[in-house]
Amino acid sequence: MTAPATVVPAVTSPVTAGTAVRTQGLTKRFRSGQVAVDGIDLLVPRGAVYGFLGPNGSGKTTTIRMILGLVRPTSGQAWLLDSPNPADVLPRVGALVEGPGFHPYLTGRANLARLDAADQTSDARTADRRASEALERVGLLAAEGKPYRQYSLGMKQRLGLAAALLRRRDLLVLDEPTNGLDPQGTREVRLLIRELAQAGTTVLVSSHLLGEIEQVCTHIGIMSRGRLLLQGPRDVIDSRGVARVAVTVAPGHVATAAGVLRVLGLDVSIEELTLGAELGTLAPARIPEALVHAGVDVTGFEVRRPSLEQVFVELTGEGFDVAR
Ligand SMILES: Nc1ncnc2c1ncn2[C@@H]1O[C@H](COP(=O)(O)OP(=O)(O)OP(=O)(O)O)[C@@H](O)[C@H]1O
Repeated sequence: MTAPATVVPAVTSPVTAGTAVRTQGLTKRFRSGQVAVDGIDLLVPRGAVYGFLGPNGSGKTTTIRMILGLVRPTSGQAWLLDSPNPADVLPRVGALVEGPGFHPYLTGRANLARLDAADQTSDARTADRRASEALERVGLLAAEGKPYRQYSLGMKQRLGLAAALLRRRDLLVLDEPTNGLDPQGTREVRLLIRELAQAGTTVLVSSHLLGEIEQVCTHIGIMSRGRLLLQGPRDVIDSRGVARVAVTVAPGHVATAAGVLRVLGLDVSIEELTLGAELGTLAPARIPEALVHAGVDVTGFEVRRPSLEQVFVELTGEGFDVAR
């Protein structure tokens, strides 16, 4: 197993302006003795779409609850919009967390109206319009009149999103927003996240399904067993795994090509007309250059970067499934 690593160095300085979420040594040990979150240093820059990824049970929800001030950390500290006290900035933060307080017998719209009225900073005169806009954005207008208890899981999830969207926020924290949604609903959530980010809202979104969210993220943090294994801008994470090169050559050119690749220091495997190797630190462009120079007829050339899931497996030696 490879040792856990962090792309962005551990936070050592105190609060820096311009971060949406920042934690230092954030830890939660439950009464059962389980350490659900183990000293994590999260860094969500303003303007980012931060994908907080990890298998079920890896500690994402507990982290989010601590950040929002819903659960007290055992140790460590969290800053939300640069404030050490979440309550001070919560009106600027929209959150979709497990089990939002919806009333089962009220309709979707009435639930939103109730939440909106409880927000002391909202203007009662425009409440109806706000609710309509939020319901429309999450595609729930058609079901707005149904009581909450008759909602499907996907509808409940959409209503939770609508509640987070009732007003413009500086930060949206979405815990597993695609839970219970069908592929179309999942696509809509991705689109919504993209739109919100373009409008200047920072988004922290958690998911145990790597592929669902990773496409819209500018930054990624990967949790495993309560630890933040990897964190950083998307391109840095993407370039982390071991890249492989695959070269296909014309019949009769395999032996020469293999010789060229070995001279370049690559450990070559051959399958019919295709030669494969781990790229290491070699610049990919050197390969076709050297092959052509040696008179090899190259018919295909491809550099394959591992998926985020493969990076996770390489780091942990485990699959991306339930942690414990
Ligand atoms: N109140 C609690 N008391 C004891 N253990 C808890 C409590 N809440 C969570 N845990 C445990 O802490 C660990 C982390 O749980 P958490 O819900 O934070 O993970 P997660 O990454 O959000 O998972 P999921 O994707 O399933 O929501 C799990 O092993 C869970 O069983």
